[in-house]
Amino acid sequence: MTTRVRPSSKRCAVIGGSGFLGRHLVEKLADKGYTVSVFDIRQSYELPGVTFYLGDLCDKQALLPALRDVSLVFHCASPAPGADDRALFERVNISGTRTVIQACHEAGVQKLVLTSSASVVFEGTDIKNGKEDLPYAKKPIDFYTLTKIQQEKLVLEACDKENGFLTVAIRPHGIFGPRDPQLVPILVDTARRGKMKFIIGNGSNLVDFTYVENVVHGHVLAAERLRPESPICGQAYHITNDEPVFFWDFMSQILVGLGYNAPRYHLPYWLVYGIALLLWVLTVLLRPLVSWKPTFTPMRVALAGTHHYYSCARAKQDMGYQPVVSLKDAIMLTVESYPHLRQGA
Ligand SMILES: NC(=O)C1=CN([C@@H]2O[C@H](COP(=O)(O)OP(=O)(O)OC[C@H]3O[C@@H](n4cnc5c(N)ncnc54)[C@H](O)[C@@H]3O)[C@@H](O)[C@H]2O)C=CC1
Ligand SMILES: CC(C)=CCC[C@@H](C)[C@H]1CC[C@H]2C3=C(CC[C@]12C)[C@@]1(C)CCC(=O)C[C@@H]1CC3
Repeated sequence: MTTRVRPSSKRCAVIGGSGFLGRHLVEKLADKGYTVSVFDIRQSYELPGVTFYLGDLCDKQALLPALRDVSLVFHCASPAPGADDRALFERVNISGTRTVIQACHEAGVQKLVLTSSASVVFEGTDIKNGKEDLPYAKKPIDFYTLTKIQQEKLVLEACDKENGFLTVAIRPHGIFGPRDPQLVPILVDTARRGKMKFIIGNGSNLVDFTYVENVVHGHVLAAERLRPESPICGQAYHITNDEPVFFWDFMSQILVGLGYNAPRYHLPYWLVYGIALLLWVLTVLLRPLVSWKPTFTPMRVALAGTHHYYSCARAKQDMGYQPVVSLKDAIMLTVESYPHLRQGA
């Protein structure tokens, strides 16, 4: 007779735990007394009580040892949004997520928390205080978003109370904070190359930027509230700072905090978008000959020039979510964490 060990509720796995959000999540879970297994294609740090398993999440046999005796899995792995590689996004975000779900079933995992994205409803046009019932984007702005939509659907459809497998999706937007490899580094690089002088549009577009600790808090609450009787089973939740901010004010505060000039001159949105689109088409057509990546991609221009902020009322109501760090403190903590990116450093 084989006896199956009941997984401990304080044992969890974080797929993508070496990444920016993943590592902050792992640190919080370890702090809260969880034993954590990290599964990732790379190991970027060490932490007591955390075991690393290296492998590709598309490989079920590699994944299974990381899920052994684990009751709760966080899936926050994805190729970087700027990758522009449809096959990679489809392999990792769609078939890889199917593999994650199968591996969870085989390992007896009871709860799966997915890091989705608020962008699953964004088509490049204004969203003001968007709720979770907005339809998925019919024309997603890039392959990243296209595959995040499929990924979220797979995870939510896998929720099966009768068989004891509960799922939930967290949709953050514009995550920032210490060690983020994207937002601040790209911004500073653009400023250092003298390209951060212009405001796209009139500068009055409101956007959500969400401090990483608030995103982590949303994930932990979702995991702890995920029970068969809970309304959160099989649902998606926006997690934001609940303080939409003018996109260009936010960028200016980070830039000025690090000693760079804030952008000052306005350019019409449609002009910049048109140029970005033209450059993108040219880079695609000339790809075999030229390997040049434009800074202002159509996706970035759309994100920089439209309103896109989301309501987190549902997360407040169903899981008692409240941001734990204000935007003002978050910007200060973030600026302080990048001394090496200061002007003149
Ligand atoms: N950064 C942001 O503003 C936002 C991020 N998200 C989502 O949050 C999650 C985490 O994002 P970040 O921490 O910013 O990204 P990140 O790039 O820092 O972390 C992703 C991690 O996934 C790992 N990974 C990628 N492919 C893998 C594979 N095939 N097998 C195993 N591991 C793999 C990477 O090595 C990396 O450590 C992603 O799902 C992303 O879609 C959602 C909304 C906004
Ligand atoms: C105009 C310019 C050069 C801005 C620099 C900052 C950008 C790199 C960020 C501004 C909004 C960010 C954002 C994302 C990535 C980084 C930005 C484009 C995401 C696409 C990351 C993944 C998601 O799921 C959605 C994010 C929306 C906001």
